[in-house]
Amino acid sequence: MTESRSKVRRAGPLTYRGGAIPATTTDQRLLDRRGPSDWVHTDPWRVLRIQSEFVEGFGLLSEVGQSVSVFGSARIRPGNPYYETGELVGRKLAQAGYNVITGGGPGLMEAANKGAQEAGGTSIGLGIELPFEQMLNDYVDVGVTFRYFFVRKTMFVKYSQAFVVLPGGFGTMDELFEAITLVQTGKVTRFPVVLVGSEFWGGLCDWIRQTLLLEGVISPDDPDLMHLTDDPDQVVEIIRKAHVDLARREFEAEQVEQASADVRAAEAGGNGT
Ligand SMILES: CC(C)=CCNc1ncnc2c1ncn2[C@@H]1O[C@H](COP(=O)(O)O)[C@@H](O)[C@H]1O
Repeated sequence: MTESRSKVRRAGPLTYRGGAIPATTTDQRLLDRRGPSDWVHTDPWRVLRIQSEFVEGFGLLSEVGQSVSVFGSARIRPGNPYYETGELVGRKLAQAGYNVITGGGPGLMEAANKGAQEAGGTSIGLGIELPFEQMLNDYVDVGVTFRYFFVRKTMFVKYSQAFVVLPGGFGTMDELFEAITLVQTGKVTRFPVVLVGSEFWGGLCDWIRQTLLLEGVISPDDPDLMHLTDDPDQVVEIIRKAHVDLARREFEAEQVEQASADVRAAEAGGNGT
């Protein structure tokens, strides 16, 4: 065998020998290469970026405990009574042992983060890149800023066990109706949705009953998917009760499952004798 034929190059799991050995190493091709950069604006590359947002979000949030997402207007400022309500809701949730997750922005998001932080709870902000410069509010203890709206929305649903919806505009409506649709279609099953502010939300709730229900575009039980209250203590109470009910239903379902497994096992044993 000639000397050049006997040369071997291993590149990760690959083996090259003789004339098949590439002229450059993988690192050289990665680090030395200068070429057109348009590939960073292609959809396949974006898919990797989207994946990395899921990885960052899941990594950050998968170890936080029981959490409640609080939504509400980016525009309602301190001094407005709804801001105080937002703070109180954040505080009560934290005192009840829930982490508070918001969109990390100003207004009522800030209010809920402030209440949670000042009560010693974990205050989380899931920010979004917007066309104008914006930082996470000062009351976010744990934060991540997303490029993609839909990735961020998955995080709210996946890592909280309830939604609280303070007064707000289109963004808040979007978050409210996404949650309700997920509950209505059975995509999530553990999810109380609590509206705060009967004066603000009353008209919407009436319209849901008087128009959507009467026109038959929702089911008779659907309006009850949302709870409405003005009282931050009741917000916590509604969420707690829903979680206790859910745990009881899950326990009962497990018991039924176990009982029928026992019956099947007994029948199988009986058949064998
Ligand atoms: C001053 C201003 C418009 C800032 C926007 N900055 C924002 N930062 C983070 N989340 C936001 C922002 N705007 C809207 N959202 C999302 O949409 C909801 C508020 O929208 P809106 O203000 O109700 O319609 C929030 O719950 C939040 O999740």
